[in-house]
Amino acid sequence: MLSLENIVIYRDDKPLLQLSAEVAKGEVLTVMGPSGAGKSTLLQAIAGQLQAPFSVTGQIKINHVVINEIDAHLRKVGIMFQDALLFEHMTVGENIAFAMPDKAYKNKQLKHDAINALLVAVELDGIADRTVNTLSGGQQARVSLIRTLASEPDVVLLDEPFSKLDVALRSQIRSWTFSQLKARNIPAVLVTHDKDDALAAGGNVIEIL
Ligand SMILES: Nc1ncnc2c1ncn2[C@@H]1O[C@H](COP(=O)(O)OP(=O)(O)OP(=O)(O)O)[C@@H](O)[C@H]1O
Repeated sequence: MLSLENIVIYRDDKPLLQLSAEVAKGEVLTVMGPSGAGKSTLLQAIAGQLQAPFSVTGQIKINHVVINEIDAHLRKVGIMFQDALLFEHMTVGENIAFAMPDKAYKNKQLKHDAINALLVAVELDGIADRTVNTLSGGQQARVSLIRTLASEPDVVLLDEPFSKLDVALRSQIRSWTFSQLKARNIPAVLVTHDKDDALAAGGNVIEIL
């Protein structure tokens, strides 16, 4: 579970955004609001990547543990952006392996099997050895999704992850994403301008003014 308790994001010591919310395992909280409202900055605060001139007060808890002071790389927070941000010249398998926790698999074969299982889950089996820059946009979006899942996150943050996809692909990738999060019981926060994204996410929606 992700708890955001009395969160206030400040820019240059002036309040920019305030909110409190709880996101249960497998649920998606959608955050909407005008451009510049501080939505991406909120995600950075959860991920531990907030930088000056921004700061945050209130408590961010994952599974009841306050994580405000925990380093970003120890937070187990996975992030998906509108750009897939994959390593273009590495293979799909290498991209996914890179995200996996170091000690998660005893040997190469088990790791290989785990990568294949993730690819099968999004109907991409057989492409582990392809270089990322040979994939279509929709395939890259799916690899980006499973790379995030491969890191075995406690929380997933989605910052407009579908906005660059064309309409048909958008609804498909969206349903992949939400069904995978639900199947794995991962709480998620989605930032979007798109009401259809919010509807598909199926959880609570917070409108920032
Ligand atoms: N390094 C910075 N220094 C000062 N202001 C910044 C900095 N980075 C971003 N901002 C501003 O802080 C505000 C919040 O930015 P943020 O990206 O969180 O907004 P957002 O709600 O996600 O907007 P959008 O919907 O357009 O993505 C914006 O007005 C932005 O221009």
